[in-house]
Amino acid sequence: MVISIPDLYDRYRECAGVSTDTRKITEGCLYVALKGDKFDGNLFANDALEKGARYAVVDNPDVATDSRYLLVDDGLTALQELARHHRNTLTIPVIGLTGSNGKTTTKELILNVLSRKYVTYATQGNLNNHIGVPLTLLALDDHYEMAVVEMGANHQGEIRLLSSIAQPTHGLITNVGKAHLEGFGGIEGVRKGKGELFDFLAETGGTVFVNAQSEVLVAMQKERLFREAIFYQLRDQYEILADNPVVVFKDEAGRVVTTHLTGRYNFDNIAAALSIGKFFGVPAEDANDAVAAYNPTNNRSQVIRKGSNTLLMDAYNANPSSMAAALQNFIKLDAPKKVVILGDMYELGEESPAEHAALGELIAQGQFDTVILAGQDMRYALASLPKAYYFPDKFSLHNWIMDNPFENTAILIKGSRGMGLESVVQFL
Ligand SMILES: CC(=O)N[C@H]1[C@@H](OP(=O)(O)OP(=O)(O)OC[C@H]2O[C@@H](n3ccc(=O)[nH]c3=O)[C@H](O)[C@@H]2O)O[C@H](CO)[C@@H](O)[C@@H]1O[C@H](C)C(=O)N[C@@H](C)C(=O)N[C@H](CCC(=O)N[C@@H](CCC[C@@H](N)C(=O)O)C(=O)O)C(=O)O
Ligand SMILES: Nc1ncnc2c1ncn2[C@@H]1O[C@H](COP(=O)(O)OP(=O)(O)OP(=O)(O)O)[C@@H](O)[C@H]1O
Ligand SMILES: C[C@@H](N)C(=O)N[C@H](C)C(=O)O
Repeated sequence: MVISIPDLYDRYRECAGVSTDTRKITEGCLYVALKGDKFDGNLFANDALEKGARYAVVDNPDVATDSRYLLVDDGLTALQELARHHRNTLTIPVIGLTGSNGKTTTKELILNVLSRKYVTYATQGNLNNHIGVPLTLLALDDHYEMAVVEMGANHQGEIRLLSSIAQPTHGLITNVGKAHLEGFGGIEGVRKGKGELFDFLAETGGTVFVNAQSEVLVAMQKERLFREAIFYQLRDQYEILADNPVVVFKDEAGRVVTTHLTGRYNFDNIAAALSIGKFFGVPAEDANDAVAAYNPTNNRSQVIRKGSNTLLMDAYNANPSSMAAALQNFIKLDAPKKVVILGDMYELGEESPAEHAALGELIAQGQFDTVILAGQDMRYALASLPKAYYFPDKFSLHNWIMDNPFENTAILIKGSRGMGLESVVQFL
């Protein structure tokens, strides 16, 4: 017989954590079997129990052979409903966060700032989708005072679903940009899709944090009635003293803060975190220290010194908006020699040729010493870049870099996740 969500919740309360992957089982956890592109998690349920899971949630009745198996209609829906049920028992502030770019960086900054005053839990890594958000919620236990939930999406309706699970009390959209255009159906589709977080907060009497420098976010705020809207980056609130190679700024009290983050765009992320910290009463000096201490990892805008070269390693992902932000930043960088190694931007659908061509024009304005392009769609950028080196695949790119070493050079490396351009570092 199929177990009800309240009964499943009682079993969850007996467990130490939730896992959807037998390769990461922890003792006493609740294993939830999911079906993916490659595997049917039901087939690993027995393995999960043998490895120490307390119960296994399955949606295949043939697998459920004893009382340790909890039968549900659908594993994914059960995971989501369980998370929603758990969320309903929590009374802490939950900050929901989405946007086209900078979600993970902003989330980490908010976590660091809030942790100076509160026991705070935030999305681990990038676990931000229909599976990751429920897992994030289910990781919250009674000792947490605050939660920061990152929500990712590549199509309409996704943020609505994630909001209905996380039920944020506070929310922030980092920006609305040209990312995942294919699934969202163009930039207007991105605005609508990301706006689902604002819709939820307007309907439920939530508080929004709005970047006052963003016309589109201010317009989106005005289109809805919120209980409270907090604006950040107001005129004269901060003074940016430098944004290259790292952001240095003066806070509202005139204190100078030096960060590990590169680029003006990262100041948007910083200002969001400071605004949320201020709202929740984190002392400004503590918030500044938290921002100053944060150092990005995983190829997100990392500044790496290698030999005599300085690498701006930004190969985690790429889209027209973040490419433009990274290039504008790199153009301003003061360096004797500048090289860009750029890879395809994914998930742009029919707009991909035009967006890569427009990127070519932007790169041409940079007048870089060497332009190196990789990937199938980067060929559209070549029209504006007659002197660029172009490699349809990474193998030939690696060989070329090995044969043409750089010295005393600043090198920007950026492309979509699927390009995995971080592989070039070993050859530089
Ligand atoms: C379903 C799942 O969780 N899959 C993970 C699994 O994949 P795997 O290669 O093993 O194959 P299956 O998916 O077919 O596996 C089915 C289930 O079987 C389990 N299983 C498998 C083998 C085994 O020996 N034991 C098992 O128990 C398995 O765990 C599955 O439950 O493993 C991969 C490697 O660890 C994971 O990468 C894979 O995870 C998927 C991708 C996933 O969605 N994970 C979420 C927890 C998550 O949040 N991942 C984030 C990435 C989020 C993201 O891409 N966000 C986008 C926007 C959102 C787009 C949304 N529409 C979407 O499509 O996701 C963004 O731009 O930010 C992360 O991992 O960083
Ligand atoms: N505010 C911003 N505006 C434009 N681009 C940004 C901004 N913040 C970060 N980026 C770019 O996006 C890259 C990824 O940053 P981050 O992981 O924080 O974004 P994300 O939205 O979480 O991405 P994903 O959802 O794919 O994880 C950075 O390396 C940088 O190139
Ligand atoms: C990595 C994933 N979250 C993402 O951002 N995908 C886009 C398409 C990219 O890799 O650039």
